[in-house]
Amino acid sequence: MPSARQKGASVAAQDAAVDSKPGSAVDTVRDREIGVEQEHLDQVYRRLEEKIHEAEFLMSDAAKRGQVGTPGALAERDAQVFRAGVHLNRLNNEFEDFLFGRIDLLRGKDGEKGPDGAFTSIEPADDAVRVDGTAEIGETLHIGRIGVLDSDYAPLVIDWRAPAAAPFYRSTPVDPGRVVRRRVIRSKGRKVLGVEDDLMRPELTATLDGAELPVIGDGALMAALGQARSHTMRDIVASIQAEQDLVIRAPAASVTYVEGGPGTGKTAVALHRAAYLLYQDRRRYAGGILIVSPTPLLVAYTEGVLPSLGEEGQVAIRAVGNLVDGAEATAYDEPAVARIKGSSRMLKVLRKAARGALELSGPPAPREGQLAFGEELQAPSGPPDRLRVVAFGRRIEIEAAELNRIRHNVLGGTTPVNLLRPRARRMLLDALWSKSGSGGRGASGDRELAAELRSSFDDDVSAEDSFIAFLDAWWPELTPRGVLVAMADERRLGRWARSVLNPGEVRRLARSLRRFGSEGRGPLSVHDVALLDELGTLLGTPARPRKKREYDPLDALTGLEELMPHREETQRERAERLALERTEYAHVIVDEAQDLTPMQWRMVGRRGRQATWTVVGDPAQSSWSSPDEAAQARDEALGSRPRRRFELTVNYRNPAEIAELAAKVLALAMPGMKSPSAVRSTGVQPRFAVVRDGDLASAVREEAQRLLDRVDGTVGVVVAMNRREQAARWLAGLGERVVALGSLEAKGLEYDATVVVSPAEIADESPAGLRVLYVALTRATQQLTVVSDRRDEPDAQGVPDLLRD
Ligand SMILES: Nc1ncnc2c1ncn2[C@@H]1O[C@H](COP(=O)(O)OP(=O)(O)OP(=O)(O)O)[C@@H](O)[C@H]1O
Repeated sequence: MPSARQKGASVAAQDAAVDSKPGSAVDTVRDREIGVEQEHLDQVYRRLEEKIHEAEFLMSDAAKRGQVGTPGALAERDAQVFRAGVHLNRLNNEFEDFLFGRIDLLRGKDGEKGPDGAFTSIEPADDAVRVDGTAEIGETLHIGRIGVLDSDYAPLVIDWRAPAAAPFYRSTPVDPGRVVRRRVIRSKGRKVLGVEDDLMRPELTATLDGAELPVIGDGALMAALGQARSHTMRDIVASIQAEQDLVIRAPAASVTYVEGGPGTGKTAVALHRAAYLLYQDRRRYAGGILIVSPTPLLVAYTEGVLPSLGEEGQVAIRAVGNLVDGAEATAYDEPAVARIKGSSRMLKVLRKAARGALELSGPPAPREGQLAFGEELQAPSGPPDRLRVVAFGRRIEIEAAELNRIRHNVLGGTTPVNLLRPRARRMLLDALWSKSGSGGRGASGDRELAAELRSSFDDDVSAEDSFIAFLDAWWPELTPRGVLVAMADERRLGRWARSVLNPGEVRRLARSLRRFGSEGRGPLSVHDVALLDELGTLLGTPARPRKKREYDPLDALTGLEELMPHREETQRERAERLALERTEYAHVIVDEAQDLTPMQWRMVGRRGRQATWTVVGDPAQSSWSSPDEAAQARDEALGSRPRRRFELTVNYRNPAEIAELAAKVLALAMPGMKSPSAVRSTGVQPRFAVVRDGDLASAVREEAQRLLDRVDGTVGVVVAMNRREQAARWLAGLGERVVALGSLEAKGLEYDATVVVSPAEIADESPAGLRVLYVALTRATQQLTVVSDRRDEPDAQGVPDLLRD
C-alpha cells in the first residue's frame, strides 16, 4: 500500500500544473463542478424536507392511535413514536457537511444491486476499460452522514457506514477496485463550498456522460490536516484512510486490538468505529457502547464527534476516573502512590480491608442510618461486645468470644460482606434460641408446634429495639468510601497489607488516603476510583425493598396487570431507566489502553463481561511504570477471547520536523520501537529557547505569545504536573486560544502549536517520565517550541541534552 504522502503528492503534483493559473480555465471547471454538486445537494435537501414532513405526520398519527387503549395499540404507538422521534432528531440536526463524498465507478462485474441501491460488485467488468485505455463511468455514488433514498428508492446519499461506501475509503491507486475518481465535497449548511479530488486510476481516460472527468484540488486529506485546530476534535469521515477503515469496519468479534504511534488516528478511529457498530447492528448495541478515555479533558475534546456522525444516546464516553457513579476524580496522586494504588497487589489489601472494616464498627449513634466511619476513627469504640435481649420473659446474652466466633463463621467464603447480614442475623437468632432453652419445649414430638414456637421467638427478638440496634452496630452496611477512610489509619492498614506492601508503601498509601478526611468527603484521584469500584464489588449492595407500584383501578377492570406488569413504563422510559442503571455494556472501547493500571483494567473489565471489545493504544506512550503488569491485567480483563490485531502506521498529526525530534526521545524511552511515518512536512523546524536569569515564567509567556502570533488555532503549554497552576498564572491574559497543561493531562489532545517546558523536569517526574515526554512532544500539528532550563543542560543552540543526537 502506498503511503498517504505518496498519494497526496501524486495528486498535488498533477493539480499544481492546472491550479497555478488563478482565474484561468481551472477556476471555471472548479466552479462548474461545485455547481454540479450544489444541484445534487439541493435535490437531497428537497428529499429530506419531504422525509421530515413524513416523520411529523407519523408522530401525530401515532399520538392519535395512543388514545385507543388496547395493549397492542399502545405498544405499536410507543414503537412508532420512538422511531419517528429518532428520525426527526437526526434529520433536524444541522450537519455542517451533510454530504461530503462522491465516488465515480467503473461498471461492475455483475449487474447486482445491494439494499442501498448501489451495485455490489467490487471488481470492474472485464470490458469496463476499452483496449485504448478509455472507459465510461458506470455508477456515481454520493456519500453522507446518513443515507437518503429518493421516492423511487434510488440512492441519493449512501450512509458512510454502508457497504457501498467502503470503496470511498478503501480504494487506493495501487488497489483501486472500481473507483476512478474519489471526490470530497466541502459544504456548510445547504451551500457547497468546494471539492477536492483524488484520482485512483490516473492511467485511464474516463468519461462521464460523454465528457472527460475533471480532477480538482490538492486532495482532501492534506486540506483537512492543514486546518487550524480548535478545542474540540472534528470527525474525519470525509478522509478516513484505508488502514483506518479496516479497523473501523472490522467485524465486532471478540477483541479488536489496535496499536499505533502518536497521531495515527487511534482516537478518531475508535469514535468512528462506535458509530459504525451502531449502524451495523443497532439492536445488538442497544445494550450500549462504552468508550473509556484517560482524562475528562479528552472526553470533552472528543464529545462532539459522535453527534456530528449522527449518533447520540447509545454511546457513553467516560473518563476512567468517572466510571463509578457518584465518584469524580479531581485529585492527582504522586507517581509513587499511583504505582501502589494501581497495582494488582491492592486486591489482596482490599479483600482484607473489606472484611476487617466490619470489626471497627461501633454504635451508629450519633447519626441515624449508615455508619459514619469518620466518627468512629476519632473515637474508635469498636463493635459492641455483648448482645442482650429479653425473649419469652427471659434475659438471654451472648458474650464477646461467641460473637467473634459467629462473625468468623459468617465471614467464611467470599460472599460480599454486606450480603452476609441476613446470615449473621440468622446465626445470632440460632445462638439466642439455643441459649434460651426453649428448644426443649417442643421436644414432645409435635414438630409443627416446635416450628411455631421458634418462629414466634424469632419475631419477638427481631422486633426488639436492643436487637435491632445491636445488629446495626455489629454488622452495619459498609460503604466503599468508608472502607477507604478506614484504610487511612497506618497501623490498621499495616495489618491489612501485611506481607503485601512494605512499611514505606503502607505509610505513603495511608498518608494519601487521609486526603478524604474523617468524613470521607475529600477529593478522589483517578486511582482511588478503581479502588472504590473494587470495594463496591467486595462489599456488595444489599437488595433494597422494591417500591410497590400504585394500585390502578383500571387494572382490575381489564386484567392488564397480569398481561403487562410494566404497563406504567413506556418503552422510552424503560430505555432511559436502563441507561441510568447500566453497569454493563454490549461493546467496550478503551482509548489510550496503555495507561490503564491493573486495578483500572479490573474496573473496566467488570463493565464488559459479556461484551465485544475494541482496545486502542500505544505502549510507547504509557505513563504506567510497569507495562508488563498492566498487560497481564488487560489479558485477565479480556479473558481468553480471541484477538484481531491491527496496526496504524501513518502519523497524521505531526509534521515530519516535529516527528523527527520526538523520535529521539522514543529511542531513549523504548529502544527499537518504530515511529509512525509523518504524512506531511511544513518546513518549520522546532524552536529551542533557553531560560535567562532563571525567569521561567517570562520565557514561557514570551514563547506562547510568539506562537499565538504564528498560528490561527490553539496553543498548548505542557509543563511538569506540579507546575500546572503556576503555568496557568504565567499565561493569564493571553486569551482563550492558549492553555496550560500538566504532562499527564496532555494525553490524546492536540494543538496547532505547543510549548514543552523543561523536558528534563517532565522526564524526571516518574519512572515512565521519558514516555510522558514523548507524549508531550507529539501534540503539535504545526509548530513546537522547547523551553529549556539549567537542568536541561542546553547546548549553544539551546537544544537540551535529552533531545540531542
Ligand atoms: N484520515 C484522516 N483524515 C483527516 N485527519 C485525520 C485522519 N486521521 C487522523 N487525523 C487527524 O490526526 C490527528 C490525530 O488523530 P488522533 O488524535 O485520533 O490520533 P491518536 O492516534 O489517537 O494520537 P495519540 O496517540 O497521540 O493520542 C487528529 O487531528 C485527527 O483528526
